[in-house]
Amino acid sequence: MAAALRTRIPARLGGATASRALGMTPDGKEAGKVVGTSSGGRVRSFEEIPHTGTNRWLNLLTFWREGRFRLLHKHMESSFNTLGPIYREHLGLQSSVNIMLPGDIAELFRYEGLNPQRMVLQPWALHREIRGHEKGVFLKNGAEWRADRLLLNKEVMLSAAVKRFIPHMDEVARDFCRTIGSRLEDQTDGKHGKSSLTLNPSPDLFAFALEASCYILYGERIGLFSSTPSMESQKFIWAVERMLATTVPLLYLPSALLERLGASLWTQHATAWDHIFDHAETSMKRGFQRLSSRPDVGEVPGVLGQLLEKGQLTRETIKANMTELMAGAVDTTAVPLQFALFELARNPAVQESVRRQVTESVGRAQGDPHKALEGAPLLKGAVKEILRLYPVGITVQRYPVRDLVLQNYNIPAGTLVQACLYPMGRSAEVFDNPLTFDPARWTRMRQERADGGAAFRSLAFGFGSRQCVGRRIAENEIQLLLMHILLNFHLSVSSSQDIDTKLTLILQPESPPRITFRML
Ligand code: HEM
Repeated sequence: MAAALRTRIPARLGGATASRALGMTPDGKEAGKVVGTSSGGRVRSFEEIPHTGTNRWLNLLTFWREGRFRLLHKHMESSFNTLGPIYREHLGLQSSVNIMLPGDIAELFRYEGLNPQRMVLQPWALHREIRGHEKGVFLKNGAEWRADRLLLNKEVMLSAAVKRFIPHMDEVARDFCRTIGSRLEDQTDGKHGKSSLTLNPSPDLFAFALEASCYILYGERIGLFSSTPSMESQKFIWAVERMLATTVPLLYLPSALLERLGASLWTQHATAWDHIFDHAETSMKRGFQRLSSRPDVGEVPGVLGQLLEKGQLTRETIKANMTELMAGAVDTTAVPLQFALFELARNPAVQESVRRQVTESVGRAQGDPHKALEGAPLLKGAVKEILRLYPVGITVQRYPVRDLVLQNYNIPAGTLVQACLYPMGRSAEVFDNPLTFDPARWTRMRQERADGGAAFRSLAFGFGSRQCVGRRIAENEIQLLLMHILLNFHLSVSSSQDIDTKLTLILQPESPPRITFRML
């Protein structure tokens, strides 16, 4: 079967466009000479890379009919099992070379260039074009991207910024636990003492992520734990989910044509983005008012306030980036938290060892949440484990700026190459006991592995200068909430069976797991 798939295909049907096959970069510049590693022997041509089928439209039809978009992560895993550690995929408008071994991924990143490029999310870009919105860093490229990104890094990535926002996240994480705690108390009767609360924590986790994001980004507490969630918040959460779910099929289809035809898939996508932009507009207006009318000492300016104060970005650019940051912030933290509660609950011994370390660290930190996190490497390991087993984004993409060799195949500059995180995270070739949730493995791996590729095993936030700009926000937010939950509650689940997952641009549980909380 694999041999049958290793047929040569004409260049016009291949993964690279003619210009790419001729060694051109996406900017149309001529590529340099072939560089990279090979395991010896003849370097094979791009066309010889195994593939899943070369008729991109037939492949797309099969995907559509079989509802495979939501299982793309599983499809990738089985394609690697069948075809080996490198293969080509041709799906509608997208063609890519997919890889999964850390050594190959390290090699890819060596060729990402000064202004690395990811796969263009065409439907997002079209929405900005049609509505006349500026693009944020997610959609910009080249020197323009770099200039905005360096300014954003100062407000969300550098350690001074992290120290500024950790206390605010800590405050929201405490509120989350108070809310669950008081619901638990309502259930407790005097006679039987400790009671338990079994629930789907997903709505509370989304509320936590939205509350924390608004506080950090706009400097605003929106009160999701003190009242019933506002329509505005619910609409926002719904809009982000809709936007994510409609993005995946649109990546492979001609969005511009669907827009002209008024296709429902496009209309749903554009409407969802409109809500997200409206939310940003309203939050920004409130932010401007607060900042101009109440310059009190102690007022939280948020990222918005910092960017306005520095005055280096135009208001349109700030709005574009605040919109992208908010759209990127909520699901990406709420969803890994669902997986984390589930894994901690179904692994009681691991839960206990993380709790022990967290309790000791909090004791030493004397009320400083930043220090408390620093003293609990198992908590960090737990988050890495969650993102290894359930990466939010299942691939990281790059267009190498020079030709390179991977697995002895020539990859022309400008080819879309995807580092496939989901299959890598579950591969026995890459991780010992890959399906075991083992937060301590990361400390062990650092101590045991001397090979330079070790670092390329934890790539959930991407790599290098184009890595996730919200990384520090996400890592700290997830760790802080887990820290407070472990300090307050014992977690369990009724069944330790694996949970099914689906892809809606980000990887999610098919249905959110129910967790039992018991007061410690
Ligand atoms: C666990 C949570 C998260 C994960 C796993 C994640 C993952 C990623 C990945 C893989 C990339 C592409 C990186 C690359 O190409 O090298 C990315 C980019 C990005 N993420 Fe995240 N993300 C998370 C949370 C967040 C949050 C909380 C925000 C906003 C506050 C955010 C905003 C963005 C933006 C704006 C980009 C584009 C950056 C650029 O191109 O310069 N992400 N993220």
